[in-house]
Amino acid sequence: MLLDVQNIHKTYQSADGPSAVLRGVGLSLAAGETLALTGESGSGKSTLLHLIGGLDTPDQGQILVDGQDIGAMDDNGRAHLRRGTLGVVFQQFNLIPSLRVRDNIAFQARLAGQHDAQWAGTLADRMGLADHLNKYPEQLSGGQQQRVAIARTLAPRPRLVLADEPTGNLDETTAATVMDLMLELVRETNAGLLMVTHSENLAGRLSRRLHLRAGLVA
Ligand SMILES: Nc1ncnc2c1ncn2[C@@H]1O[C@H](COP(=O)(O)OP(=O)(O)OP(=O)(O)O)[C@@H](O)[C@H]1O
Repeated sequence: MLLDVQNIHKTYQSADGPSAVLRGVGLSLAAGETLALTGESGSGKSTLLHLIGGLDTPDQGQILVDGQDIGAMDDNGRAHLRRGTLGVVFQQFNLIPSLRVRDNIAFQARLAGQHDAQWAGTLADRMGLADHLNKYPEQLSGGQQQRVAIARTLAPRPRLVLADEPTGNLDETTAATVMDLMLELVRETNAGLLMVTHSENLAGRLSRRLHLRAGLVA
């Protein structure tokens, strides 16, 4: 199994006392599967995605990515996993302003020691960025910037892509185009995709769907 999440608990401490956000969440995802994670605002979707991405640690439970327990890894191990196996796309594009589009696309693949100029070129073409490779992010529209961010995420050929409302900042038509491209490329590379979304329409286009309610998968 590409991703196996077992019995995850996470409680945040706040001024009002402890708040149990996740209370025994489990899910699994096979290579080539696309899974939508829905739930009301505050239900813990981003929290779960951060835990799976190794950006935070659960209080209890296990997360296995490609059979590796991320809780048993040290910071180096988690950083390595984030660079090589995992790809993350957020609502904010987080492009590097001082780098041209071509170098933004190659950035993570280079960090991971997996830069492949031909694949980077294919991604740029497929994302409709071929005429923009020498531009800087600020010279692009929001939809173009998000396409750069997605190409950058896919450039190291991640096995598992985690996406948090990746088209949430785009207008409906642009969002649909960007999502079509991302789903096509994810399917072609046989990656797994776990995507947080508020959009019913989008959730319906993925192969499976899970709903978080009261700290559990409903
Ligand atoms: N670092 C933190 N410290 C304390 N509480 C937090 C922290 N991060 C999140 N929370 C709380 O945990 C709950 C779940 O937050 P989370 O962002 O995971 O929800 P979400 O389902 O992604 O929401 P949304 O759909 O609005 O993005 C919220 O009540 C939030 O206030």
